[in-house]
Amino acid sequence: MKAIHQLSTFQNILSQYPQEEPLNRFLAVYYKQNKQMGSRDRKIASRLVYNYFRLGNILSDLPKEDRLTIAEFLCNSIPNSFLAHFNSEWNAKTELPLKEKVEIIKTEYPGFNLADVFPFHQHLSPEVDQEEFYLSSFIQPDLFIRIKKGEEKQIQKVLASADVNYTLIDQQTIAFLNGTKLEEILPDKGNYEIQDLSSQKVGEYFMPDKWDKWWDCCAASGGKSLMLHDQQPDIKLLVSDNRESILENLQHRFALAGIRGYQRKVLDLTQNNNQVLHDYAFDGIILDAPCSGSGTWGRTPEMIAQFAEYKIKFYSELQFKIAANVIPYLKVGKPLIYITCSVFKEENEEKVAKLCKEFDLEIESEKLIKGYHIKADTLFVARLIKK
Ligand SMILES: C[S@@+](CC[C@H](N)C(=O)[O-])C[C@H]1O[C@@H](n2cnc3c(N)ncnc32)[C@H](O)[C@@H]1O
Repeated sequence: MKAIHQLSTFQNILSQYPQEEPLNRFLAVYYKQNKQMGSRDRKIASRLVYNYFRLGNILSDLPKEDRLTIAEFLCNSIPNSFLAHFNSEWNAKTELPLKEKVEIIKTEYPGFNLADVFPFHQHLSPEVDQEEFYLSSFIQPDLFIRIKKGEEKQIQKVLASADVNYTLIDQQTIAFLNGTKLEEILPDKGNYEIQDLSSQKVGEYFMPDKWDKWWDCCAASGGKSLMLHDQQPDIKLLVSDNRESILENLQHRFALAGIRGYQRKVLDLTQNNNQVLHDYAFDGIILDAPCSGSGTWGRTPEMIAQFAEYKIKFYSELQFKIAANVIPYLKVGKPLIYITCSVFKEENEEKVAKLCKEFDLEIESEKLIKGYHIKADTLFVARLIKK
């Protein structure tokens, strides 16, 4: 009976979900309005809804209940009571490798096409291993932290005495299962940052020198800037974004990390900002561009259904415009670090090729930092040198 009740909660949530809103935000409000749901009910409801969206467009003509059962089979690697109720045979096979589970589903539903999990596959960067990428849609990514330099021993000591599962990736990086309540285990937020593994790897392309002047021009709440500062605390830093509210978050995070001497400006980089910037010349610019976010949809699978193909062109043009407006402030011989969290070639390799064609830039290195096979995001980074 419990499973039937869980199914009806799932259906109720889906019928109320307005689509254009981030799912986590909608669920938080939904649970506030449905106080009768205990923490276990909420956990199961979230699992069902998220797993459902992980199917993308697979077998989109089937009734929702059937699609949910398929999603539960693919997305869980241990049996559960919901699947036991609706398909006990599959429930006994949840531990099988994903590829075998796909074959089992195909025998019952010959119309199952794995590529339908990601409807925009013709836009994928050539580097992406398509089958591996599609299969990764069924797996929730991990939660990663980047430990501030010098705090490694302290954090490992706390973790060793805490009752928590974690994986030490390297000295600076630790992976936790998603949903781990980090704020309870590591309450001192000043000595680490929550930052995806691939996002951390992007930092290897910065290579700042002492006393350099750097500009993080789409800084948001400062994830990349904090990493840059940790690499080279003696740089002069300008951070900007077109959203004032997000720069307030940055200010808060910087204060927690003990960073004070930096400049902050609200700038819309689709506009000419020469009146404000005419005196500036940078030794490095980080352009972590607004993008489709398609390399992070493992964390927000509802985006697969919400995203529209025309937006790829929109982001691609926006990225070009912003790059065109920041390149004049880069010194000759110095790097523009172009970053996206996208898996689309139009935002990545093709964008970088176009920038090099239109401006005096050459590619020193570029890479699609693949995270889909290791429960992390996928990001693109290019280090472009001004000639
Ligand atoms: C991918 S996010 C940056 C993430 C950030 N670097 C980090 O590591 O946390 C892109 C940012 O670009 C900003 N943005 C979008 N359009 C912009 C514009 N026209 N001018 C300046 N910033 C813009 C967005 O507000 C967003 O915060």
